Amino acid sequence: METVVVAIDGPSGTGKSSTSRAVAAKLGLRYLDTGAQYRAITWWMLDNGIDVDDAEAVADAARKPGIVSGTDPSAPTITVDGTDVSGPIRTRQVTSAVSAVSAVPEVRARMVELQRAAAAEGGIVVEGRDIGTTVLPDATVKIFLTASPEARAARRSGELRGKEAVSLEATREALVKRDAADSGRKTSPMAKADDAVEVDTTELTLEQVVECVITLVEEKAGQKQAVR
Ligand SMILES: Nc1ncnc2c1ncn2[C@@H]1O[C@H](COP(=O)(O)OP(=O)(O)O)[C@@H](O)[C@H]1O
Ligand SMILES: Nc1ccn([C@H]2C[C@H](O)[C@@H](COP(=O)(O)OP(=O)(O)O)O2)c(=O)n1
Repeated sequence: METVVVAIDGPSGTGKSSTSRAVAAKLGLRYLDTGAQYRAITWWMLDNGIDVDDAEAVADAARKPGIVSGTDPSAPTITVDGTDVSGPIRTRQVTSAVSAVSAVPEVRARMVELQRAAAAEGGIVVEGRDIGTTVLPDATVKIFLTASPEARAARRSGELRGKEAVSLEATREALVKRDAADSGRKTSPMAKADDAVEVDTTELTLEQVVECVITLVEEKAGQKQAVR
């Protein structure tokens, strides 16, 4: 298991973060949330008054913030220039701006460097949108999680309840809009890799999804050992 690399991709609300963290914790692997990295650079752009719709301005600033991810699945962290941004990166402002920032090739090049460096030694679960296709095409196991937009919106509004008054319909619309932007962009769009296993989580509990992914990882890790 020390060298295993697990890539988990899929749209928002399919269970990538919860599944990845649980799988990493159970298998003794590290965990990297690449969405948090794109959120962190987006937070920095907004905080520094950069117009996120000005791709040139975003590209020029892409190498300025220092982004560091802690990979312990029981307590993942994310800092920008030493400041903990785990709270601010989840605001609605960041969520609305993140697709525009993450579509800029210079931003992606920078994030992919960080992601490959983190995964270089193996022993990690990496979640995102393009991990199996672009970032880590040689990953040991690739999973693409899906779920109906209704199930995803219900899960997300469950999280938001009490924090922000957002209707289920508005949440669903925002998710569908972000899916379209993330899978329609030119550079490394969200996509299922040809060799990824698709798991539809609509009717599954989180425990069932975790079990399913662990089984797939153990099968693949076992096969690799047998070949050696
Ligand atoms: N299979 C599932 N069934 C029901 N709720 C789930 C399931 N998987 C995840 N959740 C819940 O849905 C929400 C979104 O999950 P998360 O892991 O953040 O998804 P993603 O990282 O894909 O956006 C969380 O509140 C999580 O607890
Ligand atoms: N590998 C990745 C991961 C995330 N992104 C972008 C696109 C996503 O809409 C945002 C935010 O991702 P995140 O996983 O935090 O989103 P959710 O928590 O699933 O709502 O980042 C990306 O372009 N590539």
